[in-house]
Amino acid sequence: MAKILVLHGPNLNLLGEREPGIYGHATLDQINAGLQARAAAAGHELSDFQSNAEHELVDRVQAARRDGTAFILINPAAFTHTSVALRDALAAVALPFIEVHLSNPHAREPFRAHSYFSSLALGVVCGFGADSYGYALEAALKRLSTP
Ligand SMILES: O=C(O)[C@@H]1C=C(O)[C@@H](O)[C@H](O)C1
Repeated sequence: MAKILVLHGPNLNLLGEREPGIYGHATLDQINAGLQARAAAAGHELSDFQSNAEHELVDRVQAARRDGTAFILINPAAFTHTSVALRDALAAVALPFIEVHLSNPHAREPFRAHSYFSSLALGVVCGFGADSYGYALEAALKRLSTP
């Protein structure tokens, strides 16, 4: 059994009502519930955390260093394009992580094309709506089951 942490950045608490043409209609609770069920079916423990505050996400990443977390899925949301601090926290804890986005940032405004996280991530899943999280979880589960 491994502990998987899913982190959601700012404004993702509004999913379901926030620009559904871009981010879809699934709520964050629905996304988290689906991930929880899939992880449990694979015998793993999944926890999730969302914050609109950069420092809270940094603190949660730092806490993962001591709480047995084996893998992180993170959608940094707008912090994708701005947060050296959150990137540094991930580098500091040195846990494997996959960067997730509901939309395809490369097909949107130019400022969204840069991510502070992608070069540090095992991989990036973007553009598949809520399924982006599910695909990223499958990749994590495969990595966790590979000796
Ligand atoms: O598609 C997403 O999940 C990301 C979510 C956000 O809130 C944006 O700021 C990012 O640019 C894209």
